[in-house]
Amino acid sequence: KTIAIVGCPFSGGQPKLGVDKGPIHLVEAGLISQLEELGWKVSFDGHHQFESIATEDDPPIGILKNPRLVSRVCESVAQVVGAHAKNGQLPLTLGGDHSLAMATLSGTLSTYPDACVIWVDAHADINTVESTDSGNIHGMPVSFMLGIGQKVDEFSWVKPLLKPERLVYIGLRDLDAGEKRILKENNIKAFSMHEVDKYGIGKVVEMALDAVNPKRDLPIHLSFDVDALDPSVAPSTGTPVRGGLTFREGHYICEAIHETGLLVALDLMEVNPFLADSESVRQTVAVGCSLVRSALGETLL
Ligand SMILES: N[C@@H](CC/C=C/[B-](O)(O)O)C(=O)O
Ligand SMILES: [Mn+2]
Ligand SMILES: [Mn+2]
Ligand SMILES: [Mn+2]
Repeated sequence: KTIAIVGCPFSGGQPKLGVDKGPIHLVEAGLISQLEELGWKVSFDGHHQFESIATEDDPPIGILKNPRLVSRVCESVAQVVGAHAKNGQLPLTLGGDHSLAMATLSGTLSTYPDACVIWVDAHADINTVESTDSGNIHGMPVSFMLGIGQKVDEFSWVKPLLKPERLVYIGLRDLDAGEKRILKENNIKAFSMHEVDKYGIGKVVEMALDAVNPKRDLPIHLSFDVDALDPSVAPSTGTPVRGGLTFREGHYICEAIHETGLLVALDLMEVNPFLADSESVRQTVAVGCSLVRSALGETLL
């Protein structure tokens, strides 16, 4: 099978400069040859250029920031991811901020309507137009994909392709009040850091899969926000939250998902190489590459 790398230098879903450089650093760290060494064919036709997406006038809609930019970029990336998936390739989307998940999930779910989504993150990214406090759209992609909350014309292209029973979270520890309510109201399965502590990561991954993929017969889309990891492990990211996953816990999730043989799409999001000293940036990029390798078949033995 071929991996199609979708490099998305995009930062419009959040305010910090630098996350658009994440994909460049991940590729420059040698990710492509690392994947080829694992036996994959890798197709990469250069990072996407979003400058052409004119947004001369993009005032907030309500408090949503850069709404037209985020919408247009995600709509174009959704086509790309969808095309790769339809071609039988495995789209590997390198972010870029997590608003891009509107694109990746749209692309995957349009090809694999029964796919389940494993969302590894400190945050739920499920704020609606009504519940967001920041207006940063990287905190909202899941609500758009579920089709919940007040509709925004600009995002009318986003189809509610994700069903709550096909979504599960691992690593949550920083939710807004509105998000806690939304998770409960929609009966969405979530394994926070409390459950990771209580049961251990092995049991948590098993329970997460049991929740959304009980017969292990559904395709899996893994959306991994590096801020799920403890900041000591992945420091160079825009919204770090202490008390996160260890290096091994993060890798175990990826290894276990690879073992299912069901992975059809992978996102590695929120690496921001501008936010730390060069050693911390190098460390964060290296962890990103390592997680991707683990999700795509690298084993310890
Ligand atoms: N919940 C906060 C934080 C959002 C974090 C997004 B991230 O998971 O993509 O880092 C917000 O809505 O602004
Ligand atoms: Mn973020
Ligand atoms: Mn996220
Ligand atoms: Mn996050």
